[in-house]
Amino acid sequence: MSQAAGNPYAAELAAAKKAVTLAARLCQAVQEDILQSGVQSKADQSPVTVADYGSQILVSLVLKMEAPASSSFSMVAEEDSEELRKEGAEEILENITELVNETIVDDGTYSIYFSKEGILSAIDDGKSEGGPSGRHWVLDPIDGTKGFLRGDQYAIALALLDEGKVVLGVLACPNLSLGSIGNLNGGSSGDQVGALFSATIGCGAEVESLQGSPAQKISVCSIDNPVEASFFESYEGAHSLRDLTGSIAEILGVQAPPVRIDSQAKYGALARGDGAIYLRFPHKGYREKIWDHAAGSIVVTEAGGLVTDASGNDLDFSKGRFLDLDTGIIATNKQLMPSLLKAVQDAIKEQNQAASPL
Ligand SMILES: Nc1ncnc2c1ncn2[C@@H]1O[C@H](COP(=O)(O)OS(=O)(=O)O)[C@@H](OP(=O)(O)O)[C@H]1O
Ligand SMILES: [Mg+2]
Ligand SMILES: [Mg+2]
Ligand SMILES: [Mg+2]
Repeated sequence: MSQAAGNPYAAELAAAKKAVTLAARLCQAVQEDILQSGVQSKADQSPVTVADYGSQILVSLVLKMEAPASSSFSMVAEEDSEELRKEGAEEILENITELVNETIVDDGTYSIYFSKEGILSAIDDGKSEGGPSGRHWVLDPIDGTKGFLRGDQYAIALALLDEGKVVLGVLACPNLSLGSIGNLNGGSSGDQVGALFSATIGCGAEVESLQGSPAQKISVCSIDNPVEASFFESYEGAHSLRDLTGSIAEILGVQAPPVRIDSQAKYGALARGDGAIYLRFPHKGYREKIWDHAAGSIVVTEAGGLVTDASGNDLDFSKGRFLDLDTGIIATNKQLMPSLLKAVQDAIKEQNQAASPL
């Protein structure tokens, strides 16, 4: 069944795809500027800030214009307007306003002009707390900001929560190849970049080009021997415990080196079978946010995979802005999950014993 046929969220899916596609256009324009302006400005966080806010405003605009009217619009998004309302932020607010209005004019769909006040209030559309009842959009306007600044992978990640469950997710990955990036798939349309992943509950997962090609069904790889598996992890060493992921891979007998890329592009790549496993073990005390996993996790589960915490529990997106877990997140296909879970638990036990040998 294609996602369009019999999909109870077809209208929301179409709106979500349009929203992240428009936001991706703004982000790509900013990333090109950053890369052209050279090394000097790479240390400067302001371009990414402009793109973060701009992306969030455009997503909220498109959803409000395109998604079917429901009683109220609710969005849980990463950014808020607090910093922009402070003294000294005038120039950056000016830049965001200009960029957003330019993108809207270039697109041509909407005849809307945002004032500075309109920009600030549109950003604050994302202040919802989410929770177990009603519908809430969940947005990371740029996931993988460090990758964005480096000119590498990043994603615009948007999901819909309905009664506490993720029912739809879209991931725009403007720099991700349409062919395989791992070592499992061989790679076909190798040079073309810009992937749009989407999934709706019960309807499967798909990928299409961000420039608009027909969507193709995707599924996770069917590897059942861990020795043939490869795994994804964060590009940034500070975001994941590499000693632990290394031991898990060793226990499993994984031979291939880790594939390290930024952002939820990892979930997309896993969902189309570029690799077999995704491991994410943040340092102690880090609290995961729902927008960092909502869209990616449904893309993987609808592609036939499993996403759980390190104890094998499903992720619970109904608890507000944070995910209620402190152990880590793992994703793989159904065949490998039992051995992966065991390896994870053995590696954690080993690590704990090493930390307190008595
Ligand atoms: N210390 C620490 N530990 C774990 N995770 C952290 C940490 N700091 C940030 N973040 C979050 O990581 C998001 C970036 O995603 P990834 O970790 O998948 O990509 S990366 O390769 O590490 O860049 C990133 O998302 P964005 O803020 O949207 O870029 C953060 O939510
Ligand atoms: Mg993020
Ligand atoms: Mg972000
Ligand atoms: Mg951030």
